[in-house]
Formats: sequence, C-alpha cells, structure tokens
Amino acid sequence: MSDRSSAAAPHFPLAAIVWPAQSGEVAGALRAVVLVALGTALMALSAKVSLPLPYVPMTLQTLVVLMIGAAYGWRLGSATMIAYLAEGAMGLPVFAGPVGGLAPLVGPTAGYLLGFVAAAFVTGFLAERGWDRSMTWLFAAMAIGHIVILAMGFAWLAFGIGLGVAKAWQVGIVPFIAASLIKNALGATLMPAARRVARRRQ
Ligand SMILES: O=C(O)CCCC[C@@H]1SC[C@@H]2NC(=O)N[C@@H]21
Repeated sequence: MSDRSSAAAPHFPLAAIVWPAQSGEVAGALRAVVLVALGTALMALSAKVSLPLPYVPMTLQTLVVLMIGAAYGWRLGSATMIAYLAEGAMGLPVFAGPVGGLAPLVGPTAGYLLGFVAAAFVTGFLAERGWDRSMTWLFAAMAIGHIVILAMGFAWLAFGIGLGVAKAWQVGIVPFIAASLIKNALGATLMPAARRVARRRQ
C-alpha cells in the first residue's frame, strides 16, 4: 500500500485527470451531463453483450459499473447508475432484457440493478482514496464492488422473488464467480494503465 500512503496530496479519479472539473456552474453541469450520458451509453452497450442463462444473464455490466465508479468517483459514478436506472424505467431498452420500463426493476435482476448504484458508490469512494493507483488495490476495490452487486442480486432472488437461498445461490451467484474474477482482473489492469497514459499526456 506504499503507493497509496505516499499520497498526502489530493487524489483525483481518472475522469478528473482527463477532463478536470470546471469552476463555472454551467461548465461543471455540462461536464457532469456529458460524463453521465457517456457512462449510461456504455452501460447500455455492456448490457447487450449478454449470454442468456436461467433467471439472470451473463453480461459485461459489472465491468463497466466498476470502471465507471473508479474513473468517476463516488458522486458522479453513483449518479451515472441512477441515471441508467432512470433511463430504463422511462422505457429505454438499456437493460440486458429486450425491453425497458418498470418490469425489469422488479424482475429477477432488480437486485443487481440496484447493486450497480451501491457498487459504483463503494468503488468510487475507495478509488478517490487512492485504491485506483495500483492493480492490487484496485482489484480489491472492484472485488468489493462485485460482492455488493452479487449480494444484492442474490438477496432479491432469494427473498424478493422468493426463489429461496439454495436456488438463488445456484442461479444468481455460482455461474458468475469465475467471470467476475476475470472482469475484476481486466478492470484492475486497464484502469491504472489508463491513469498512467492520462498522466503522461497532462
Ligand atoms: O437486467 C439487467 O440489465 C441486469 C442484469 C444483471 C446481470 C448480473 S450482474 C452480476 C452478474 N454478473 C453477470 O454477468 N450477470 C449477473
């Protein structure tokens, strides 16, 4: 953790390095709107990279959620996920299933969808405290994010739609463990590399 503890100076998430926050209110709002729109578009794309499985599809959403949390920080990261859910609630087909609307927000994957907001918050919070500087610490931050998403997805499957603990574990956790580790490793490799590139171009 020496890499993290050496930082007494303020630590900025990747988005703030690539596109520093503006001082004016309008410029600041425009920056936030553009980043949120970009983030929700990436989420929609990642939802469509989907492998159908019983109850819950395999998708790339968690990779994008956690990278957005790490890149944007907790405020903009969780705001992006709230905007993503709002787009879906308004009927845009941004989720893994073919349709948007309120049904997916109370369907089998609702727990994961809400988990995206919590995970972007947690991963962004940790990234803002320097956990995004090294692969190892970012892997840990993203693993915590993954656990949050899977735990909320599992809880909803087990108790919200009444599958019970054993079935929810079987369809909501087991199929995703290996892929989550791979996505975690990918995100934890890409983000510090992107930070280094962004820093060099400053
Ligand atoms: O309906 C949606 O758009 C949400 C789908 C959620 C899929 C979950 S996220 C965690 C786990 N990992 C995956 O690849 N799929 C499930």
